[in-house]
Amino acid sequence: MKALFPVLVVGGAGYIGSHMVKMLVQSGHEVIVLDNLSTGFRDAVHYGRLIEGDLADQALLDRIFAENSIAAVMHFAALSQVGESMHEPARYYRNNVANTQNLLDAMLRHGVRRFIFSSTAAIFGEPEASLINEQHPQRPINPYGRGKRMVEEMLGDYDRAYGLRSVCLRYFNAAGADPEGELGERHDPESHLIPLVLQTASGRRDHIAVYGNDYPTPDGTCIRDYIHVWDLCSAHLLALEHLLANGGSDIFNLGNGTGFSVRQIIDTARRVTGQIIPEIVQERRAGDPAVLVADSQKARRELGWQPRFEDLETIMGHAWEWEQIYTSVFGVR
Ligand SMILES: NC(=O)c1ccc[n+]([C@@H]2O[C@H](COP(=O)([O-])OP(=O)(O)OC[C@H]3O[C@@H](n4cnc5c(N)ncnc54)[C@H](O)[C@@H]3O)[C@@H](O)[C@H]2O)c1
Ligand SMILES: O=c1ccn([C@@H]2O[C@H](COP(=O)(O)OP(=O)(O)O[C@H]3O[C@H](CO)[C@H](O)[C@H](O)[C@H]3O)[C@@H](O)[C@H]2O)c(=O)[nH]1
Repeated sequence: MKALFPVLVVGGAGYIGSHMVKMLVQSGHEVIVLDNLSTGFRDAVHYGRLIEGDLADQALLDRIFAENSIAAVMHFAALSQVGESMHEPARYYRNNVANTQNLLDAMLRHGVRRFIFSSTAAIFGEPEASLINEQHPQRPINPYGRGKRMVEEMLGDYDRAYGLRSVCLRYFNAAGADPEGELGERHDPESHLIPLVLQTASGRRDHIAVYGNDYPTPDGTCIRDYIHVWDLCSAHLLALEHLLANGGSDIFNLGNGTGFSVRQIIDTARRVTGQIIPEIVQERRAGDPAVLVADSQKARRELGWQPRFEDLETIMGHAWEWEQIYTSVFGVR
């Protein structure tokens, strides 16, 4: 089902948002991007119209909603580094919670009542089950996760009181790149494991740090569930269709259901790239749970979500293609 009016993608110049914009446009939707370019890039917005601005700017939000009939809002804008959130919680609560409330309140003022939210596995904290489903207890262990959880609760209240319908998609670790090589992961500074490993393979870094090898896991390093960015986007498209068809508010965990340790990621990168990747074991990073792996059966069952790129070598292969394109096209060293 196609939206009759534009979809507003907040944070559409960022890693996941820029892929989403491409998929929306390819699926026939009109897209407006709002982004303050704090961690995103103007030249990542290949499709749709970019409005440069901040969610803190209520007058700008009013103008955007007044000038455009918006069918739905997809909200990717956030600060998203777990370790940083431990040291700078104020910035995290302001941008991820207060600014999200600004956006929701502007939507209410203009009668826009469909919202798709980028939530996270970080709301769960240390898991009590090997696979984390939607009912798993939520005990976030860092301000980033606590802020995202607050927004989920706010969304429940906004639905009950104001009829604003939302879908919260809790991603595990987004990874990979546009299979066509046009877009990829670009965080500056980069903090995520897979791009850092691949930057080491391409010679941009001299080693990869392993944050802790004394976790209670088989090889002592943290285990995560890496999910292809294009598969995350296809779940958003289904969530949009669900809301356009008058579906009610809902929450889904999105991952592959398979965990890989930091050491397995580095070994896979060595295979995929054929490069020697030096590693140095360092202290644990504050705020990291030992294991996070998703149970995404609900998304498959109820949204009809069918991930296409579940294989880790494919995910890392796409990310490696992007690293090579990026370093040659952008001349990055
Ligand atoms: N990358 C992951 O593995 C992952 C996992 C779980 C959840 N998430 C969530 O997904 C979303 C997108 O993550 P990403 O990796 O693409 O991050 P990103 O930093 O690449 O993208 C975020 C975008 O939002 C913009 N932005 C931030 N604050 C803004 C504001 N106040 N006003 C306007 N624009 C603003 C940034 O400039 C950037 O373009 C985030 O909400 C993140 O918490 C990401
Ligand atoms: O140089 C590095 C970078 C990371 N790691 C380790 O690799 C794993 C993955 O770390 P990332 O930084 O790539 O990802 P996170 O699991 O910390 O966080 C990601 O997933 C979370 C949900 O689980 C949040 O949503 C967050 O936004 C998103 O970036 C962690 O155990 C981390 O300690 C290293 O060993 N060395």
